[in-house]
Amino acid sequence: MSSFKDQTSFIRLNHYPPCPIPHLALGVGRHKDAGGLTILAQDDIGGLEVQEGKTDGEWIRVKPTPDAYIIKCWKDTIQVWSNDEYESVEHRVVVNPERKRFSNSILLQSIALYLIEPWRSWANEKNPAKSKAYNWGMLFYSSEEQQFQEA
Ligand SMILES: O=C(O)CCC(=O)C(=O)O
Ligand SMILES: [Fe+2]
Repeated sequence: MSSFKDQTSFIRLNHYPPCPIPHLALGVGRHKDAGGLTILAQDDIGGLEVQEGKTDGEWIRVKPTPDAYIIKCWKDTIQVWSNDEYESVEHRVVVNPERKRFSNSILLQSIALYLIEPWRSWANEKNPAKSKAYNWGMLFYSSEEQQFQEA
């Protein structure tokens, strides 16, 4: 369908099996989401953690809330658009020794040809652009696979 041509949004269905050595393994290693917005649904097991502060901060557990979605706005694209006013937050998933966990992420992202750059309302003469413009599709297709293999 031409109306979906070049769009890169997708759904990820995550299954984390129980792990007998949770202190030695991660469900998903530390990373920042690169796209625009993530809508995440998770079961009652928990495991998602966000990092406080910029780097080497404490990992804070995101408590599962029944029937609630987590909207993750802190993503790299938004950081660039807002000229670092909103910072992308690092997160990871820890595993459970006894119970499996499921989560689903809807990752809303721009079309492949789109050029991501700070918006003029955020970057101007007084506050120069902190990022250079980059082509979303080139970044996405070169790094997306790799991100989850690193876990
Ligand atoms: O399973 C989760 O809670 C989060 C997974 C995640 O970080 C992602 O899909 O980008
Ligand atoms: Fe993520």
